[in-house]
Amino acid sequence: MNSEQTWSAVDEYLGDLLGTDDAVLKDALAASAEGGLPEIQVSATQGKLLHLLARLHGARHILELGTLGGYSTIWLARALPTDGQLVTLEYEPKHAEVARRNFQRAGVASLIDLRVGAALDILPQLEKEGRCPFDLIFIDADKDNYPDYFRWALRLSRRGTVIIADNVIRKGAVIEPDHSDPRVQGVRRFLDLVAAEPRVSATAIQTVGAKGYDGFAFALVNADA
Ligand SMILES: C[S@@+](CC[C@H](N)C(=O)[O-])C[C@H]1O[C@@H](n2cnc3c(N)ncnc32)[C@H](O)[C@@H]1O
Ligand SMILES: [Mg+2]
Repeated sequence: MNSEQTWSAVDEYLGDLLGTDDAVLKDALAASAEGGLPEIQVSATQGKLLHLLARLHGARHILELGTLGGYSTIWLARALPTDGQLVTLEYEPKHAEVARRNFQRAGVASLIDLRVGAALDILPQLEKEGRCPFDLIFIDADKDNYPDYFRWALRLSRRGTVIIADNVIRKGAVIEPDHSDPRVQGVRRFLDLVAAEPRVSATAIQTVGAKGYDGFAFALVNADA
């Protein structure tokens, strides 16, 4: 087995052993695949990690940027108390439509406010509506805009908010300053902003698994933003 095959096999072993992915989540993935959505959601073990982090944090108000078919959204929504709320933003109406059906089937629709449009257009609306602060913010939309998403995440945060950003390692390309991919440049500028931001304490973790080689960044907001 090559490394990628081993990482996937270990993820499958862990998923089966720890029962991370249940029938409802598997159905959501199947519906997303049938709907023709790209298979770029978090893995089952990563979804469970997000879920556990939200529970550890006691999150009641969650914001997600990048819904796709709602796989990570369902993991996060399951961490909420019955009066909790998750706002998730998705640009593609087709993705949003599949996600809405997945939320209904998963029994979490009442907890989720799915907004369709460009995140940078919707984020100011959330601020105007007083939907903030959020307790946990998961950034997983277009990587080119990660720097702006981080600026907005800070605006919509309070002391103690956790900001998590996915796909910040990009198979190691993140260390190449002149990389031609705007997504790599986006995560590099995002990490520079995080590093220079005195209001957060942050780290980033490399991951391997069913989704290949990538990683998450975590930032805890220490001071009122
Ligand atoms: C990696 S996928 C999200 C995966 C999902 N969080 C999961 O793990 O199950 C990224 C999503 O962001 C959406 N997206 C891209 N640009 C966006 C934008 N400007 N505003 C909001 N969503 C956007 C894409 O259409 C896609 O569905
Ligand atoms: Mg991702």
